[in-house]
Amino acid sequence: MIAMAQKQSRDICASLATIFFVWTILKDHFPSILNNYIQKHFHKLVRFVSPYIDITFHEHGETSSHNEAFSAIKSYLSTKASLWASSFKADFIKQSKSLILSVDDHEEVTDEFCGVKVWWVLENKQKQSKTHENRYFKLSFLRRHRQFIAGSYIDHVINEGKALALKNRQKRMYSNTPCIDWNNWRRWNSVYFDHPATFDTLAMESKKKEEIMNDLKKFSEAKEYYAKIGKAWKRGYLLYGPPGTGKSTMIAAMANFLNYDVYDLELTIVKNNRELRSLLITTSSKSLIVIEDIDCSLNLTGQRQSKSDSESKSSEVTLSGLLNFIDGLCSASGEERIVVFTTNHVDKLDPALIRRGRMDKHIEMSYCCFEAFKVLAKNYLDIDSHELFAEIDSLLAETNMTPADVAENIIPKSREEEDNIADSCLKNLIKALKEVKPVKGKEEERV
Ligand SMILES: Nc1ncnc2c1ncn2[C@@H]1O[C@H](COP(=O)(O)OP(=O)(O)OP(=O)(O)O)[C@@H](O)[C@H]1O
Ligand SMILES: [Mg+2]
Repeated sequence: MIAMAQKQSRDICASLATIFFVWTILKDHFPSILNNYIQKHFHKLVRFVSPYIDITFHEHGETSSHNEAFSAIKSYLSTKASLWASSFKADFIKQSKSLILSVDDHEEVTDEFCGVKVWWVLENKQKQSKTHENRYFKLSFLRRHRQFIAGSYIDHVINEGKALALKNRQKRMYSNTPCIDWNNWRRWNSVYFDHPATFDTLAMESKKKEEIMNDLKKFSEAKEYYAKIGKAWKRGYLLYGPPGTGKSTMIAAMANFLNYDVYDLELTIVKNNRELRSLLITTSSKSLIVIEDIDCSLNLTGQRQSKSDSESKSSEVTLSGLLNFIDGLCSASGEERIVVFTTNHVDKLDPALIRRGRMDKHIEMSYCCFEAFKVLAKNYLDIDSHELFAEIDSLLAETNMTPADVAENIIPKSREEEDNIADSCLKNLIKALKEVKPVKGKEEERV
């Protein structure tokens, strides 16, 4: 039955094609008014008798802005291209460490969802102005599936495509240092973010790490929750602790864990509140906005305290300005952002800056404990246990050594050590730990 209907519709289409062919030859012999009239009604007739419906998704909207649906469809079809298309483009995406295939122009890709077959093709129409091409995806399907396509299939394609694009996207690290725009204001300058730190390689007690990872995961999945309680979808983290305890490393691990971009905001060179605002509203969703050494950027009274005298004269960012923009960040532009402040001197900070609700999670990054040392030993020496571990355990309990110093001591220094790397590196660390004065409190704690 279906086959018969398909044959009939193919016959109708073939007849229409023949009429159209004859018409193209003869049309020059008709007056232009009649010409337009016939053409308009011919297309109406084709639409009426054709059993297929087409939907187009243009790369650029009316205002030339980028159409998100186009990108999502492109990602979605990249998974189908290798199955159906005979010609496709290949891109190497470093982040996903694999080749991403995308459909080539005019190449048809067939897809099937819940037993319904559809056909996609990427077309490319040169715009009249010829300044840029106008690419679009054309989706064709049988008329009787109209409701299913509009209701479920397109949603499925867009959601899957967005998830894939997110997985394959290359994270970027933005900084406001080198670039100045026509307004003479600083703007973001970016490079690919390729930091290898992960929570696996972060030296920290596993319980604490797990708690942070759970917090981040919960946040990233809480879109509906934030909408329900009427709060902007953002979260503040304050990382504090002595130099070399892994605050910057933790930020990189967070970005890798969440697959977010990083905006490294150097506050001391931001001219004024207006410049700060313009920087913050151009940050994108799914990002970490980082202000390192916040104690060096703003003082308690909210006045600027820049790193150099010349800078302080031209900087007018205030504490209240910063608080306003951090609070209003998500309402101004998009959503899903984590703001991270780091400091070596948490006691110097204005309580208003780090109060709960603004900085929701305070994380102390502390000196190296035995559990953290074991992570470093695994990272640097690839060992899980060693006869010298017991001695290191008791020495770490008596001394304050940062993970950065521990790491420095167990890095193999010369090629000669290669035979017995672990042994000599751990002995190095023991020697260094013995040279560090035991911390009084720690000694008493152990007694
Ligand atoms: N917790 C840690 N886990 C793994 N590596 C660490 C850790 N802490 C420090 N390191 C190592 O020490 C180096 C310096 O650490 P990092 O820059 O993260 O410290 P920091 O707390 O940000 O210091 P500062 O306060 O000076 O900015 C890192 O490159 C990393 O190799
Ligand atoms: Mg740092």
